[in-house]
Amino acid sequence: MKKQNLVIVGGGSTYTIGMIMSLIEEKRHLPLNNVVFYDTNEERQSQIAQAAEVILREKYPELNSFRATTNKEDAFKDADVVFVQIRTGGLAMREQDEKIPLKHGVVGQETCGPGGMAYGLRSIGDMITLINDIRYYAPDAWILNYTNPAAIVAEALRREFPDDKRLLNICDMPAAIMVSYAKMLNREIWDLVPEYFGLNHFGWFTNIFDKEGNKLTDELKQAITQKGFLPEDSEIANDPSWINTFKQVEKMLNDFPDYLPNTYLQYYLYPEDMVNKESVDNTRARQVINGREKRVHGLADQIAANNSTEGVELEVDIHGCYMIRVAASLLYNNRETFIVITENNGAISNIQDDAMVEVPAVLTSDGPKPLAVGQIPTFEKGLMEGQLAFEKLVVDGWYEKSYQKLLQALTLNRTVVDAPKARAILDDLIEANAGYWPELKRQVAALQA
Ligand SMILES: NC(=O)c1ccc[n+]([C@@H]2O[C@H](COP(=O)([O-])OP(=O)(O)OC[C@H]3O[C@@H](n4cnc5c(N)ncnc54)[C@H](O)[C@@H]3O)[C@@H](O)[C@H]2O)c1
Ligand SMILES: O=P(O)(O)OC[C@H]1O[C@H](O[C@H]2[C@H](O)[C@@H](O)[C@@H](O)O[C@@H]2CO)[C@H](O)[C@@H](O)[C@@H]1O
Ligand SMILES: [Mn+2]
Repeated sequence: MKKQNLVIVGGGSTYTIGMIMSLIEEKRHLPLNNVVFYDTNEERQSQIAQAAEVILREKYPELNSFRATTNKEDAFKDADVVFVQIRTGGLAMREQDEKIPLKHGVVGQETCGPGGMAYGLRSIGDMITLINDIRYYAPDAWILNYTNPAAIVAEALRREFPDDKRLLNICDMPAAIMVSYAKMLNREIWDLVPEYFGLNHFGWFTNIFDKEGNKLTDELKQAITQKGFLPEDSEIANDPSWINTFKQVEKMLNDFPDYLPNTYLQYYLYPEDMVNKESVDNTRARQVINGREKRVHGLADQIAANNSTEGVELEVDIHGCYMIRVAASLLYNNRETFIVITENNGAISNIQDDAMVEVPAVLTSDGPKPLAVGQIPTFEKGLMEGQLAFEKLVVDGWYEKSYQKLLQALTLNRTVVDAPKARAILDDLIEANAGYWPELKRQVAALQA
């Protein structure tokens, strides 16, 4: 098996140490020659890189080299595969995305509703620049992007790089949900075969089979409605916010029993409930800053200071393992099936071709080959089309620098609905995102003429 050169963009991410552990765990699926970190923030990256160096030296002795850089040429010139995990504006701006809508009585969430729009409008420009940079130095590398909001980023990248067949957007949420399914069914996650359709953070499992073809859907639904549903992946199993989120699956299944929902549907199906549960002074971003970020930085410092991982609890989670197995299937033409974000082109036959949908696809060296989903029912189609129009309007708004398109997007979104509220939120978000968003044109002149 050819050993690959991997670049992690956003080396300073809170997910990087977990990814390193997953690379070690999964080395027989994706053997590596070298690992390079690239980040625009040298200091943030260096803190993580110092720990990564120790972990890799101890647990991946066969790795040829590891380095961290802020130089694009140095980072990308020999890359076979690039994982992209950047956050424009950092967790501080995530907190604004969550607080501002909440102040208007609307869901404050990183990837859903107005918060998702704000984050998307910050991410698009940086992502386009980054893909151009990677392609300049590494025209044939596989690029796996999981930068959020993945739905909006994927739509922008589809428009910007229509012919790039080695650029794939992915999300770990369906896999994290499947870890819980596997636990309930007494199986291994990799033994489960899902049928799934939707948009990113907006989808449904229609069936779960095992590899022998036995349908496990009814057994699973029954288990969830009888015993409830909990996160089981090590990263989130003990996190109260994720425990509450997973508990909502039982409620969604009771209200809409046809399919097993992605956890993110809670924000669209129960927006009022979600607002009532949130506190503007302790949104998810604040919890992550005080929780995951502190924990990761603490353990990175400990490893670097001791020059050893001894006594440090390092865990493998589904996030890294999923990205790695997806990459391996593309690099080695394993032709395994994973749920990914890809252009619809008929996979869901009653959804427009140019939608970026989330569906199972066979991952080959010639790219993802989406499996046919066929027609979807009216309820899910209606929900999806509203959300898809929101996502497309956000991307239109970015390209056209159009206030009006963003106002339309927010008014359409199920978490907002009311036009005056949409306008008030938009105005606050514009102020908070000065320097990150394009300067918007307001079209007032046309009305006055
Ligand atoms: N799609 C998924 O399912 C999924 C799962 C987990 C995380 N994520 C995403 O991964 C990203 C990282 O999340 P995090 O919480 O660890 O954030 P973080 O802020 O801790 O890490 C992001 C890193 O990217 C760097 N960065 C920012 N802009 C950059 C640029 N233009 N070029 C290079 N580096 C840049 C930052 O300096 C930082 O070190 C986010 O977009 C998050 O939403 C997605
Ligand atoms: O609120 P956060 O920062 O804890 O999570 C936001 C991300 O949530 C999902 O990712 C989960 C993932 O599903 C799970 O396996 C584990 O790795 O934790 C992640 C988050 O902690 C979602 O898919 C991502 O898009 C979000 O960024
Ligand atoms: Mn996701």
